[in-house]
Amino acid sequence: MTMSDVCLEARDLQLGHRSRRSGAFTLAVSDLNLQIMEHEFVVIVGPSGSGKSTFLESVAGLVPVTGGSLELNGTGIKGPGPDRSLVFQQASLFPWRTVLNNILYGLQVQRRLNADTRRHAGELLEIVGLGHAADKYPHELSGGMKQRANLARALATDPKLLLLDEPFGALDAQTRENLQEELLRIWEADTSHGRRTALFITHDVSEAVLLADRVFVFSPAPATITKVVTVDVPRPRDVTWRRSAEFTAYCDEILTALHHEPSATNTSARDHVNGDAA
Ligand SMILES: Nc1ncnc2c1ncn2[C@@H]1O[C@H](COP(=O)(O)OP(=O)(O)OP(=O)(O)O)[C@@H](O)[C@H]1O
Repeated sequence: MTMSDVCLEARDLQLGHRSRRSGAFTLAVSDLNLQIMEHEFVVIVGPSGSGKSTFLESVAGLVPVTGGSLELNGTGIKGPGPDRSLVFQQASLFPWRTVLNNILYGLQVQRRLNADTRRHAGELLEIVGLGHAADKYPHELSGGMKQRANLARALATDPKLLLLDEPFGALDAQTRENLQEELLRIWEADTSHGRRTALFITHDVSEAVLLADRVFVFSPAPATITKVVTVDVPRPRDVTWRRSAEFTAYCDEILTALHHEPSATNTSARDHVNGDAA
């Protein structure tokens, strides 16, 4: 592994929010150190209010760094940029634009709309299963369809880093499971420049295990990392894997880390399943 493999690096990172009314500063992230490698799928889990969204928004350039450093490919993050796309829990589609025009929006803003990018946007619509809904408006879509459109919109600008903040958090269990599997399929197949680096936040431990190369467990705020779990399972992953003992062992390991004191270790549940590691 060389330094050129590092996509995102936080060093002693401190983040927080200043109240507009009182001026008081609430610390959300403190002394956070992490590296995310190129082409890696990293999932962050942690208690509610532990600073996960604040961290993701800082990577998106929406929350300023107040201490330490946060670098994307060796350059400090100073604000939003076309190299990053953000998908939120609530689909943030423009209600007055059709699905296709929502997906083209980022390309228009970046002045990159041409025959090629338009064709790619059409392909993405097909990939997320919305080929038939290109001319519909957001109010005509189900929650799951809105999140599919949001995902296609985030991918249309071909970002280097995909940021997802509980994108399936508001969906019913069945739709959620379907979309997790579709995201897995889309991400694993997206190999034109190598798989896209992804940073994904969730409360759902099984979602984390299904998707991640590594899971970072955040402590209660101000967030720091208490455990890193490497999900050492080859890709493409067969989704029936989620019914296996190995999958359950990974979930248990993360749940234990969420509910216990920090151990600051990097482990793989495969070791536990095989019984050759403590
Ligand atoms: N806009 C804001 N203004 C002031 N404080 C904020 C703001 N957004 C978040 N905070 C505070 O920062 C801390 C971290 O919040 P954050 O939303 O990052 O946590 P989270 O881990 O994403 O939570 P959840 O899992 O509930 O979404 C909390 O104490 C929260 O109250």
